[in-house]
Amino acid sequence: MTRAELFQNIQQKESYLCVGLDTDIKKIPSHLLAAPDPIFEFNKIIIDATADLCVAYKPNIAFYEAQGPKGWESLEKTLAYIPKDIFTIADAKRGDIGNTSELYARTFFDYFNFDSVTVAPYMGADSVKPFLIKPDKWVILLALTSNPGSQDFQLISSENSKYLFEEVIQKSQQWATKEQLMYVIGATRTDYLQRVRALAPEHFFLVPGVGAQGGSLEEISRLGMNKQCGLLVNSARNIIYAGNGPDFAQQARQEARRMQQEMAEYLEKYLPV
Ligand SMILES: O=c1ccn([C@@H]2O[C@H](COP(=O)(O)O)[C@@H](O)[C@H]2O)c(=O)[nH]1
Repeated sequence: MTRAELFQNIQQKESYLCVGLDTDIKKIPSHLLAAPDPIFEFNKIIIDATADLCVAYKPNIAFYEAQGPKGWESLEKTLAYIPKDIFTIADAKRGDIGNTSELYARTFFDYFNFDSVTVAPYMGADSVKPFLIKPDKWVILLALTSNPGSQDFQLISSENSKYLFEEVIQKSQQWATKEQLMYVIGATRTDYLQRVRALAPEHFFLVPGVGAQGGSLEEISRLGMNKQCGLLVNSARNIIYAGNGPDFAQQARQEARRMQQEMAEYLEKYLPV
C-alpha cells in the first residue's frame, strides 16, 4: 500500500486507528476455547467488529510465536482474513546481520505478505536495508518507544546534544524515503513529539501507548499530525479485551468506535490545511 492510499483510507474512514491483535490465549473469552483455533476465532470476530473503524491491524508476533507452529497457523489465517484495503503491520521488532535480515524480510513480506514490519535499528544500515527491497513494503523503525526503558539508550544524548533516537531518525532517512519508512514513536513520549516531527515532517509514525499505557490521543494528534495525517495510533488491550463475556465483540467495537469518533474530531481540528 502506498502513502497516498493510506491517507485516502484515513480520510474515507475518518480514522487513523490501528487495532493491535495481541491475542493472548489466557485472555480470550472461555467460550471460544473449544474452537479448533481459538486465537484465529477470536481475531476473526474482532476483525469483523472493527474493520470499518480502523485503517491498520498490528498483530504482535510474540503472541503467535509463543504458541509454536499452531500460533504461526493462527497468524497466517488472521492475515488472510484481514480485508485487503487495510494496512497490516507485523510487529516483530527484527533486525540482524544482512543475510539474516534478508530471511526475516522473506518471512514477513514473501511468506506472510504483510505490508510492513517493525525493525530495531541498532545493528545499523546493513541490518535494515534488506527489509527495503520491495517498493510497496514498509519498514517501521523503532525510534522513541513507549516503555520506561526507552530512557536507557534512546534518550541518551551525544556530544553534539542529539538524542540517540534523533540520530536514528536522521541517519535512516539516507536508507529510504518517506514512501517506505515509518517510525515508532510512543504515545507516552509526547514531550518529544514536536522535535520528532521537525526531523521527519512528512513521514508516518506508528504510535503505540494510548489506552492501557496512558498516552493521550489528543496530545499525539495535536502535536504529531501532518498534511497526510502521518499517524497510525495503535491500541491493543483496551480494544480487544474491552469485554470478556459473550458480548466481547460489541464491547471491542464500542471502544474502537469511541476512538474513531475522537479521531474524526481531531482530523477536523488538527489536520493542517
Ligand atoms: O514503543 C512501543 C513499541 C511497540 N509497542 C507494542 O504496541 C502494543 C501496545 O499494546 P497496548 O495493549 O495498546 O498497550 C504492544 O503490541 C506492544 O508490544 C509498544 O507498546 N510500544
